[in-house]
Amino acid sequence: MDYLQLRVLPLLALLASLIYFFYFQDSPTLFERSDCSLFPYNHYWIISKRIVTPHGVISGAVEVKEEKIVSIIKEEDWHGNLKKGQIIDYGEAVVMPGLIDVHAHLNDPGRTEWEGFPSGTRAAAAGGITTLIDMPLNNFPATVSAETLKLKIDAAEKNIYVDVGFWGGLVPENAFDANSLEALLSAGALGLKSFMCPSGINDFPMTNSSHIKEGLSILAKYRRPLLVHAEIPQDSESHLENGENDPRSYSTYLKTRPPSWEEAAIRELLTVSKDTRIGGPAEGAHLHVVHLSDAGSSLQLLKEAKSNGDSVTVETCPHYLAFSAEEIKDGDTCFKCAPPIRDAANKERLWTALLEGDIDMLSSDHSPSVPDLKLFDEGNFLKAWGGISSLQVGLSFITNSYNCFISTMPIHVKLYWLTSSRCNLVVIQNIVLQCARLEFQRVGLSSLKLEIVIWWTWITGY
Ligand SMILES: NC(=O)N[C@H]1NC(=O)NC1=O
Repeated sequence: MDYLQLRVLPLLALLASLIYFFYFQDSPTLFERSDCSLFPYNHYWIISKRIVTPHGVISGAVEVKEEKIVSIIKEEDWHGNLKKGQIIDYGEAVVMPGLIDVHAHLNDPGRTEWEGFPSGTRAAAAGGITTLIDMPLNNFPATVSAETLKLKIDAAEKNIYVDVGFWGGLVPENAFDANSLEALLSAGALGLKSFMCPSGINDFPMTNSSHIKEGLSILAKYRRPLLVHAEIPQDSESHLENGENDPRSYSTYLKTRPPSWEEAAIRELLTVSKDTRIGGPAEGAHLHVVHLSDAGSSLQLLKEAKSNGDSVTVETCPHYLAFSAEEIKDGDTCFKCAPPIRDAANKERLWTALLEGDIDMLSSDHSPSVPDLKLFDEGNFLKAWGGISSLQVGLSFITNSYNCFISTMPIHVKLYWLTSSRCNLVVIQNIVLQCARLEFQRVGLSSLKLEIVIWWTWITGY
């Protein structure tokens, strides 16, 4: 164990989220750190055997001059070039683009005892995320107007360690108030987020498809996306049979939120997503389904919508790819989230969909709370806070996702310790590219500088 800790923890702390500027243009809606280059050199080379590039994983060097990447060369091509400038050799460490997380709840201002910008953005950096977009709820007041967005911006200023942007909220209160939504978008919200089921937070009520249609028509003008939590409550109680509803059992929770909730929501969404087609009344707007868990009918419906020309994308999260319902122990409410983590067969299908491009990207859906709300003593899945705290570990979830030790280990070890037959750099590379694909170019993320993370993995064989 000592050996493991010595070896693994330094590795797995994802040691360095080293941040360098690749390119930079002004973006009025993102807060950017400009003092993050960690090396005092004007001209240097980062050498590694595992540099993730758009064209594959190479052994080579990244040349940085005046805080910009000016070249990336393969080892066999460097022919003495490296003599000019300082050399920093990272050996077998993975050197790759910083991840973009489009879905995190940092809860600042108003619920900073749950999480705030300083700890949340440090966790992001530790997890290889160099840009995150913060959700409009769990903070108080919720970010549903230009005024409440200003409160968030003020809270973030000088308190962030990675780049941060903000989503605004689409709620019944503002959905039919075009002026209010336009003010929110003009003030810098990168798009809107809404829920088709209770959000878990009273001050962020759910929307129906009329609200969503209204929201899309405003978003079309700004060419920005609507992110939707796609679950519609069905008659879930009927899934709980007598004697089978132990609230400490994960299977009880699973039955309360079946895949039919996701399917019903996506079916309804697709009645309005047609508007986003070229020539449609909401052309320019975009629908993005957050944290898909059901890799069955829900995914199929989204594939069909895409093939029909609807402007739709979908994300899933590392926890849906790393864990399965069968592994979750009684009372271990760390794993409670919505929609729930489903069975192992579903997990396999999610992986396939991600790697084949049917799922467009990963996000963390980082949603921490104070420990009390997780009801660790009681272990009641039906009452505990729904949300997984994962900014700092999502990349590890992914790289360690195929394991059999999950249920027997303490959480801090299980995140890091496991080796994987699945994990190889090809997978990592696909995920990196998908995360960094800038799906959200239309909202200004195209103007981001690109940043590098360097991290160590003990997994070998690639
Ligand atoms: N309010 C909130 O953070 N909800 C998130 N938690 C979760 O598990 N799913 C969500 O959408």
